[in-house]
Amino acid sequence: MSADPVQRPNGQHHDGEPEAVIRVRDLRVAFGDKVIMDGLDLDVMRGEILGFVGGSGQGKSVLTRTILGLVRKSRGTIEVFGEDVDDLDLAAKRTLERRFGVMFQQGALFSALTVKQNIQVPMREYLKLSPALLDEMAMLKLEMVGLPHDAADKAPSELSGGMIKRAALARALSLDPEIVFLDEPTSGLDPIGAAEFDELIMTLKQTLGLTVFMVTHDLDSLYSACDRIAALADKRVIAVGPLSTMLASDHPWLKAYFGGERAKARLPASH
Ligand SMILES: Nc1ncnc2c1ncn2[C@@H]1O[C@H](COP(=O)(O)OP(=O)(O)OP(=O)(O)O)[C@@H](O)[C@H]1O
Repeated sequence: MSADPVQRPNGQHHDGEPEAVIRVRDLRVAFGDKVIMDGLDLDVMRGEILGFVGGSGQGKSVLTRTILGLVRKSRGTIEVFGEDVDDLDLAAKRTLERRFGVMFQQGALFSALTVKQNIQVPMREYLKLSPALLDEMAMLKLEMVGLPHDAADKAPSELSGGMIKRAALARALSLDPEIVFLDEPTSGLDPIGAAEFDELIMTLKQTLGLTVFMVTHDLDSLYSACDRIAALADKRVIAVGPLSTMLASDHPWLKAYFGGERAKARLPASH
């Protein structure tokens, strides 16, 4: 891979232009005859929290998995950090994987491992570290996500829903990624837990300069945590921008989603 572009915490490239860390163009993904995405374009900018919305089964998870290289595309380009992923050899792909952190729906922790061991799974795969250093790093990640030290030796089954999410986030952060993918991170949390998790994501974005790609149905997260929102419908991204762009859209799905009583009741006073 070529040298990284100069990183700026405010998402600016060195020439002052915002930098797209993920650039998807004309993407088509199909399973047999079933076309999931066709002609999809999307940019994810460095340092932003991008909320990704769309009706159930529209392809939000498939898009995430396609960007991560887990699903084959039948057309289009995906550039990550300025490089076309099709041009990368195996070694470069592995290097790229280390710059991603992924938190799957429901946390997806290994139930037979402790929290600490879960956090150490990616470290063991990619880094050659002594057991003492592995422990030290896992404890740092625990602190980063606001979990107490005594959570380290617990099994996932001993944790509350909110703690499981935090442990899964700690694992996603284990290799100090530049981009984290979060699949419905606040689903199943009560409103207080969800708001605390959003706060945590915003703090990590500020302190680590993280870029966050967050699939979510949570209106509060969209309103309070996301810098921009991208909406998936009709097999492509139909709108992308701040909340005001979503509210101004004439697309029937967006009108129903953001114009419904539930959405309006939660809308921040400024809109
Ligand atoms: N491996 C696969 N083989 C065949 N079809 C698949 C595969 N993975 C996903 N699909 C189909 O692709 C479509 C999009 O699925 P996806 O999980 O991305 O939806 P989603 O937008 O994330 O939905 P939800 O909000 O309900 O999680 C669905 O119809 C699903 O059945």
